[in-house]
Amino acid sequence: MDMGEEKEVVSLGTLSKKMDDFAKARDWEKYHSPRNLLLAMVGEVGELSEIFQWRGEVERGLPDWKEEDKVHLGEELSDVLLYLVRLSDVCGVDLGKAALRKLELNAIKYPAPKQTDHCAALRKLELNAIKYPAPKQTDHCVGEHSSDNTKLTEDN
Ligand SMILES: Nc1ccn([C@H]2C[C@H](O)[C@@H](COP(=O)(O)OP(=O)(O)OP(=O)(O)O)O2)c(=O)n1
Repeated sequence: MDMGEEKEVVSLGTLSKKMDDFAKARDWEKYHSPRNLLLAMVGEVGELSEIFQWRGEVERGLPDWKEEDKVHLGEELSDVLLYLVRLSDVCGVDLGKAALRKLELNAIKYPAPKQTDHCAALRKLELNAIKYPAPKQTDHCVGEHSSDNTKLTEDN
């Protein structure tokens, strides 16, 4: 890399905003429903798959591919990403946050080999706590002053 050349960092938020601007400018928000976006994304996954179809296994880095094929690959990968980002946005899911949480879950579920077996129970507890978080309790939820008049006892 050239010393003066800065590698551009593109955030999911930037892509999400640009997709929103793109849809608004064309009055296409009405078409960008969750279901439509999901189907559009799956269609693009199909187009992405076509690039690899019948080639057999390919080497990492795609050293034998023509430049134009790599450009085409970048376009199809982008279509999938853009629809995924847009789908997350219209569903109200913070994709970056959700992906980081999922990475944490994956690391607990599939620990690196150096961890010993006696960590297994602890790992399982951590996994469960992330997967099934306790509901947030406020003072007025508990006891006699509960809004639905349910008095909580030790038995509950
Ligand atoms: N209603 C639409 C249609 C398109 N796009 C955007 C998101 C994708 O990045 C790209 C998809 O465009 P096309 O449907 O034209 O698909 P391709 O670019 O893959 O063209 P083709 O299917 O002809 O190869 O355009 C969008 O946001 N909303």
